[in-house]
Parts: sequence; C-alpha cells; structure tokens
Amino acid sequence: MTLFTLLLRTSRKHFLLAVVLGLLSGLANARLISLINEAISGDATATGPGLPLFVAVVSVALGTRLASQMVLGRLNHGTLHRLRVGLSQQAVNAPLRGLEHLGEHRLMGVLKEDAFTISQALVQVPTMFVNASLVTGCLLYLGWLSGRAFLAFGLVLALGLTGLMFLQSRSRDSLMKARGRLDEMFGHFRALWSGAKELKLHRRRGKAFMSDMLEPTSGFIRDMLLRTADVNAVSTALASLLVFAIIGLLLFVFPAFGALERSTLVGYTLVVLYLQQPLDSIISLTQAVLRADVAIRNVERLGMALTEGAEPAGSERPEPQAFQRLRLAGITHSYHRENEDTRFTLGPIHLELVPGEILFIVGGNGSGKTTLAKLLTGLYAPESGEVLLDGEPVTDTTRGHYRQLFSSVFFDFHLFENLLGLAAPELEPRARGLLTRLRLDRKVRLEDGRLSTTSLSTGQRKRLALLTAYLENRPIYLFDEWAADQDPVFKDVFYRELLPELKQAGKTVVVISHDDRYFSVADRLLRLEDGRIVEPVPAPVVQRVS
Ligand SMILES: Nc1ncnc2c1ncn2[C@@H]1O[C@H](COP(=O)(O)OP(=O)(O)OP(=O)(O)O)[C@@H](O)[C@H]1O
Repeated sequence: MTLFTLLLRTSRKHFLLAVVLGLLSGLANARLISLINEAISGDATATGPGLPLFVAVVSVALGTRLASQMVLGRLNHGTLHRLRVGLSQQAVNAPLRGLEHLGEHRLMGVLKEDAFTISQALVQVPTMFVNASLVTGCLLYLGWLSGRAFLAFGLVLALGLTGLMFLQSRSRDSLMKARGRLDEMFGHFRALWSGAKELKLHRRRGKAFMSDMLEPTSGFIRDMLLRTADVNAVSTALASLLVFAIIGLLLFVFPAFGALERSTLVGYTLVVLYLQQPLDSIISLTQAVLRADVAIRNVERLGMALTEGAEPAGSERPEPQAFQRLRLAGITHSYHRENEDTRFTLGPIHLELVPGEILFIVGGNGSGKTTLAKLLTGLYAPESGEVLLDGEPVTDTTRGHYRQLFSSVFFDFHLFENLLGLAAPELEPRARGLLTRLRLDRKVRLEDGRLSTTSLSTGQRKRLALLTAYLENRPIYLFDEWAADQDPVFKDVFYRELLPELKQAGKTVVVISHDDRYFSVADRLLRLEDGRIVEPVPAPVVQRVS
C-alpha cells in the first residue's frame, strides 16, 4: 500500500473532492499566468474588461486551493488517527506471546517513528496536489501557445524525469535500509534509560555501549539518510538544470532558427520560470512520500504480525462472577529462542482449583512459575492439553471471557494512574479504605478516580497494584512474587492477614512465592523444577464458604 491508497481507503469521497479542487486551483493558476502574459504582451489592459476576469480567476484559484487544503487536512488527520488507534487496538487484541516475540522497540518504532513519518508526508499532500495541478495547467497553456516548442520542451522534460525517477529509486533503497536499523536504535535508547544505573556505575561498560552498540547503529542510519539527502539535493539541482536547459533552448537555440514569435517566447520563458518553484516543491515532497511508503510498509508488517494468532472476537458477555472447578488437563507451553538452540518446555501440568483455597506455586528461578501463571490466567493459550472451566473447555473464542475470572499482580506489573474500567458507585470510599489498610493514605490520594501519584518505591507501587486487584473483586487472585519487595512487617500482613481474608471471602488465591517461612499459609503447594511438577499436588478440598 502507498500513501495515496491509504488516503483513498480512508475516504475515497474526500480524497477525490480534494484532488478535483486542487486541479481546479492549478488550472485557475495557469489561467492567471496566461492573463498576466496577455497583459504584458498588450493583448488586454488592467483597466479594461481584463480586471474583472483577473479578480474572478484569482478568487477561483485561491478559493479552490483553500477548500482543497481544508478537505485534505481533515482527511490526513483522520487517516493518521485511524492508523494510530487501529494499530493500538490490534496491539491490545494481539496474543501476549506475539507481543513478547515482537518486542517493545518494534512496536514503539512503528507507533512513534512510522506514524510520525506518515504524518509528515500527509501534511504535505495538499501542497503536492496543488503544485501538480499547477504544473499540469501550465503544460496545457504551453501546448496551446506553441505545439512545436512544447514537443521540444516535452522531450527535455521526459529525459529529466527519467533521471529523477532513477535517483528516487536509489533513495528508496537507502531509506529502507535506514528504517531497518531504526528498531535496533530504539532498543539501544531503551537500554540507555533502563540501564542508566549500570552504565553510570561501570565507566568501561558505558563507553563500550556507546562505541560498540549505539554509535555503529546510529552511524549506519546517518550514512543511509545522508545518501538520500544527497540524492534529494541532486534531484533538486537536476530540476533547476531542466528549467535552465529549456530556457536556454528557447532564448538561444530557437531564435537562431526563427522558430518562435516573440510573444510566444516571452510566454514560454515566463511560465517555465514560474514552474521552477512548484517543480522544486514536488521533488522534495516526493522524498516525503517515499519515506511514508516505507513507513506504511512497516505499519502493514506490524499489523500482520499483531493479527497473527489473534483470538476471534467473542460475544460481550458479562464478567464471570463465580466458578465451581477449574481444571488444567495436561497443558504445556514451550519457548524457543531463535538465536540459541535451546527450548524450555513447561508441563504437562495437571491441576484443579476450587473456590476458597490458597495454592502456592514454588520452585527455583526459571522453573516455569510465571509461565504457568500466564497459562492459568489465559494470557497464553496452551500448546497442548486443555483448560476446563466447570467442565467446559476454554477455546480461542472463550479465552477472552475466561481471563475476566482473574485479578492479578504479575512480577512485571504496570500501574495505571487512573482506576480504568472500575466504575462502581461505592468504588472511591472502598479505595480510600484500602489506601489506609495498605498504609498508603499519607502518600497517595484518590481524586476523581485518579491516583495522585505513582512515583513511589517499588514496594509501595506493588501495594497500589494490589489495591487495584482488590477493587476488581474477581473470583481468582494471582500474585506473582508480590511480597518480594515488601518490608518484613507488611510481608507478614500480606501472608497472615490479607491472603486468609481473601480465602474467607471464597476467593481462590494463587501465590507464586519464594518465602518458605510462609509456605504453611497455603492449603496446597505446587512445586516446579525445570518446567515439571516434582511433588504430587494434593487434591483440592472444597470449602464451605461462610
Ligand atoms: N518471553 C520469553 N521468551 C523466551 N523464553 C522465556 C520467556 N519467558 C521465560 N522464558 C524462559 O522460560 C523459563 C521459565 O521462565 P519463568 O519466567 O516461567 O520462570 P520462573 O519460575 O517464574 O522464574 P523466576 O523465579 O526467576 O521468576 C526460563 O528458562 C526462561 O528463560
């Protein structure tokens, strides 16, 4: 897809209207030049009937130009908005595994860089159309002035345009190469931010990061973009050369053969000089359109990657309020690392969960606890085996609904400043009560469903994430090493007060933990080692919920 097909797809009607208006404006401009030429040559006078005509043509030229720009402006910004929102929605719908595989830098590269590139080109599209129609109008006028001169003019123009197209194709290759490395650059920028402490504390690491990673990538991009800038400069010079070649022909070659009348010569020279600015502008705009085409290709690729394996939209059912039995029947998941010849496989996992119990998932680092949590919560689809909710297998269509059973705080959680999607009338008083309970009431206030700050210590931020999970009030709670960052006092509150309270309220609580001091809090323990359950997990005991 190119920039123009993107615009056409967004709104064919608006696009065509803008093109027609732009064409009218260009033709009116060309007529304006012919009027000026006639006035200079003495065919009309500014004080005679020429003046109303002049005013009318100026009005049409400016009016249609303004209207064209306004229509295209709306179309451009609408296109960009749809692109941004559409891609973000695709990212929201994409499977988590697909997003993890894609990597944050690739997503950011497209959402920030490519969307910006497309917007830059879109902003210039109206001018491009006005200029293109102006050139067309001028060409028509030149043809009308003299067919023979137009033939010579057309020949020089065709040769020049062929040269320009060749240069532009070279430029496109360099642009694509530069964009190819830009995602890598975003990865380095991210490392610059998240690895700031490590880079500062170890000077040699900082230097090596710059010299071995960031600078070579940036240098490559610089070289490729420099090449395109050079091509652009040569193209602009070539366009000027074209104009002067034509003027040279007109002024110094044609008169030698007595080929043209003086008035035709003056008209030609005037128009050709007038054409220089729109031609320059079209060439620099072509560069923007080329960049946009490369960006659109990236957007399309990302769109395809995001929709790959996306779950079909299930019906918008109300959130599940309860369940009787959740069964994992031999589920597995494996990671394959492309650059290494290694594979980690979790499972097959057999497990049953019931309401009103606490299950701890324990095991060493890398044993598969978080992966199991992602499978359990429906964030990953099992590669084999089944998840059964009250006897019904969870399918691609129902997995989105199934996920609404869980309130979770993962180890790498994200804290939203707004209590998004939580809108019960008694929400704010409950949230304020929880802030006090979580000992955050002196640090954080709740104002119109928004947390006053999230700039807190890691342990405090985790407490805020816990608050959100509490407010969701769902049947199953999952905490992935939640207590790891808590002080000993609050750790005790979490294990000895909060978890038993949730159990008392009939919730199922799944806790990933390394705190062996508190393993006795669990009703059952699932121990993992290298992706497999190493101790038999007792059957769940169905509790009578008080
Ligand atoms: N996104 C991923 N891509 C590839 N491999 C992964 C990914 N996430 C985890 N792994 C691999 O899967 C294995 C299990 O990881 P997982 O995060 O489930 O372990 P864990 O038991 O939660 O570890 P920890 O206690 O350190 O948090 C690890 O060997 C890890 O390298």
